[in-house]
Amino acid sequence: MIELIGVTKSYAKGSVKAVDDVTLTVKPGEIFGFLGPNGAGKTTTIKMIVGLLQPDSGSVKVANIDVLRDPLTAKRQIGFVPDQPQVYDRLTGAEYLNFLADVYQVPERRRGKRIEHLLEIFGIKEAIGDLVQSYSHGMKQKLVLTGALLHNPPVWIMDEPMVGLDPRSSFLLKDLMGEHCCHGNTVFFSTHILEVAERLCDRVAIINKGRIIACGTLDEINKHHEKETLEKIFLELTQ
Ligand SMILES: Nc1ncnc2c1ncn2[C@@H]1O[C@H](COP(=O)(O)OP(=O)(O)OP(=O)(O)O)[C@@H](O)[C@H]1O
Repeated sequence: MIELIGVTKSYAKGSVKAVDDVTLTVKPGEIFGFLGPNGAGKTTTIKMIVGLLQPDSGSVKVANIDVLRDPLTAKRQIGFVPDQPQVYDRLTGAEYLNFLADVYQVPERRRGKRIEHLLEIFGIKEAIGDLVQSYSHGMKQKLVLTGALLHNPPVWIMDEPMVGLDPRSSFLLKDLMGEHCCHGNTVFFSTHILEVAERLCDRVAIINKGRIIACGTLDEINKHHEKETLEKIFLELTQ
């Protein structure tokens, strides 16, 4: 469902190599955790998957669609949650969600039910008529999550989605992720919370200095490194 082949990206006229020859495949039905220390290249990789940044070389496919050649069709398959919830402050929550539903061409008769369902899950239904500028960080994150998922995309790509969520919302999101993948869809998310990755993910990749240094199921990674927790493996590999 997600395929990266030899993807490379540099910043500052080539002086900072953020992502270096990354090849990854994420299969249908998988929850895939993308791990790495600060500055490892996670956000840059994610931005290339969702078509916000162009790789210097390599190819990116989502649901078999080339993100560079056919970005609009590829983006329809994706629900993207960035690391910072950026919402138009002077819209109400409802206006923001309707705007996104228009962008994703969700028919009016279908959007109401879907939006209501997600708002109920995240517990922000009462605030939906208020201006976004009055929302807390967590409420903005929940609104962004609702906006990213309202067109029911098969591929969820999330950059640190649990940041700012209270334990209950975080639990509900993890539940939603599991349910989504049970139906043959895909979730790809970055996190610094290794316990979450350990419990939730079918497979993980660890990126360090732009390069993938481990990838597989936790059992596969454990076999190579013979440590009892992902945290210990992570610390050993990225020190
Ligand atoms: N616009 C930019 N210009 C120059 N360098 C950049 C730019 N954006 C990112 N970088 C550099 O690219 C590298 C990878 O950054 P990236 O944001 O992808 O890492 P990350 O793994 O998401 O980090 P974090 O966990 O801190 O969010 C870092 O060295 C970062 O400083």
